[in-house]
Amino acid sequence: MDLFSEEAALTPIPIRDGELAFLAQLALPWPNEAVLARLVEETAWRAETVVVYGKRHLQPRLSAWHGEKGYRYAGLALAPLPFTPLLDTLRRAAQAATGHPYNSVLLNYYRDGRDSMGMHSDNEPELGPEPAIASLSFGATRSFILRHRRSGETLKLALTDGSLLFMGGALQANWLHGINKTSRPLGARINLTFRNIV
Ligand SMILES: O=C(O)CCC(=O)C(=O)O
Ligand SMILES: [Fe+2]
Repeated sequence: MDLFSEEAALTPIPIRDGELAFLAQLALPWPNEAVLARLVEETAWRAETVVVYGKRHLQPRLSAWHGEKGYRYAGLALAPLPFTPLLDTLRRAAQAATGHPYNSVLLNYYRDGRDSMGMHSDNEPELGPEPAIASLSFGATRSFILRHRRSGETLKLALTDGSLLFMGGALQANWLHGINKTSRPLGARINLTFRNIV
């Protein structure tokens, strides 16, 4: 039996200059809270240091990189860890839902509302000209902000527990995205962005 054959369809989100689609609940063999707990436990979380204007800072979140190839992200050279059975199951679910292959995943752990990710694009050359990225979220709902590079137009999406957001086409070329800090008391959230390094 194919675990993922009954996959609900992704719903396109209308956006210019790129592709976005959303699935409120990705079909998985375990409840979302069990996936979140296992990801917290089983991941070799790292607090990465970044250098901004010559000053060293700890990133306001924890992260981990798993995949077949290394990857440079925000100036960091991340040594990849192998896919675990859990990550491989999540990868296969993301591939079934989006129809794209992924050989790498960046995990980000937002411990509470103070953790965040600055506005950026995932447009590194090794992702190819039109990167396909499947973003899975577990735990607390956070607002995902998109900002058009030229017009400044913004779009805000609530990334809920168990959801999948697909980013494709020219989205990375034309839009920035990020996760703002919030003063609301929030629990933990883990986001996984599955990517294909060519
Ligand atoms: O946490 C999120 O939803 C965004 C993650 C992200 O943009 C990234 O890992 O590049
Ligand atoms: Fe990103």
